[in-house]
Amino acid sequence: MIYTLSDLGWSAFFSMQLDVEDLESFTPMRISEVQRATVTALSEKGATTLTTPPDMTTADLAVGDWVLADSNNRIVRCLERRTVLERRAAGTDVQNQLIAANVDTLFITTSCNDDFNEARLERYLVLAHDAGIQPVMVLTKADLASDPDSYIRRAQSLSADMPVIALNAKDPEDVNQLFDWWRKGQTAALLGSSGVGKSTLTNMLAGADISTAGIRDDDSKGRHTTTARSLYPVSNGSWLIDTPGMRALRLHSVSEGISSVFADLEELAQNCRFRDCSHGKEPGCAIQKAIAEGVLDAARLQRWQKLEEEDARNEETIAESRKRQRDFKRMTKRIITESKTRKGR
Ligand SMILES: Nc1nc2c(ncn2[C@@H]2O[C@H](COP(=O)(O)OP(=O)(O)OP(=O)(O)O)[C@@H](O)[C@H]2O)c(=O)[nH]1
Ligand SMILES: [Zn+2]
Repeated sequence: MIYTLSDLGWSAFFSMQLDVEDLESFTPMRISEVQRATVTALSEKGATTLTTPPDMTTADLAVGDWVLADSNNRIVRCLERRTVLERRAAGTDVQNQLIAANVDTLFITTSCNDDFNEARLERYLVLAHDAGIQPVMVLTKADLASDPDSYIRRAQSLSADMPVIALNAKDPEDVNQLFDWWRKGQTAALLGSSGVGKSTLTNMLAGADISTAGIRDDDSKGRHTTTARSLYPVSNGSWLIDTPGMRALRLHSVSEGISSVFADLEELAQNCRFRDCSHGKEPGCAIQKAIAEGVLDAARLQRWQKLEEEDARNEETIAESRKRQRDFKRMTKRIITESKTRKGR
């Protein structure tokens, strides 16, 4: 299948990053799959396998990225991303791991069962807000729940202006509701834990032939785990990225995302008597007052504070790591200077 640049989501944001030489010598391509050593990219030339230059590995690239490729199908550079979804890599490192790039809509996917977890969904929401991506909450397995409305209410309580859609991921008419949330040339990504129905939705939306467990229809976990993440064309001319089920979403520093998801609490806190109120037992705490009046859920305060603490710790780790790098550079410089001075003698 051949796509034009505009089919693939190309826009002025990307063309503005090119100069005359780029236009003459290189081809813009959009990454549809990232493998260990190579990537697959779509362009007006069709699907092409690309290799990375020496100063880049495939870990530096995400599905959805725009790159420039030379005539040997080698990547010249990756274009600046309009949006990016990333998380902290496993381990104590401060490195980020890319999830997807240039995404317009994030379908935060969970099910109308035990998978529904406010704290985890809020993390996804924070991630979307921090990246400047429109979040839409998709509640699958509504057909199996005795009271799907209760899940809709719980989802809506996380963010009043977020669209919430409860559906049966296996029902084509139900799934059609998702088309309201992204247009031709735009890209949506599905994010959620394993077994919530991301592959099922991808199959329905993109007609993609990705196998799902199928036989464990009745459980809340599902067994099949997606290993590949790809950019799939959707029938209405838009694009869909399926991501592997994630157990834990380790956030990188996302203070803006937290501020945006918990804007109501930040606003309330402005009215606390003490500027450094911990919203515990202090007199004149506007947040405790709201809880006492029943307009705020105490659990939401706890989740906010937990995310704030985690974010502060992340910032600290990043600052420490930067300092270590700086110290190391200084030390290297000193040793080089000293050795030069010695030789000079
Ligand atoms: N009845 C019903 N079954 C569903 C629904 N959504 C998903 N399923 C079933 O749940 C199981 C898991 O769905 P998948 O689509 O494989 O889940 P996934 O999110 O892709 O899982 P990973 O690939 O592990 O990330 C499959 O057996 C699906 O048929 C739904 O809305 N209703
Ligand atoms: Zn307070």
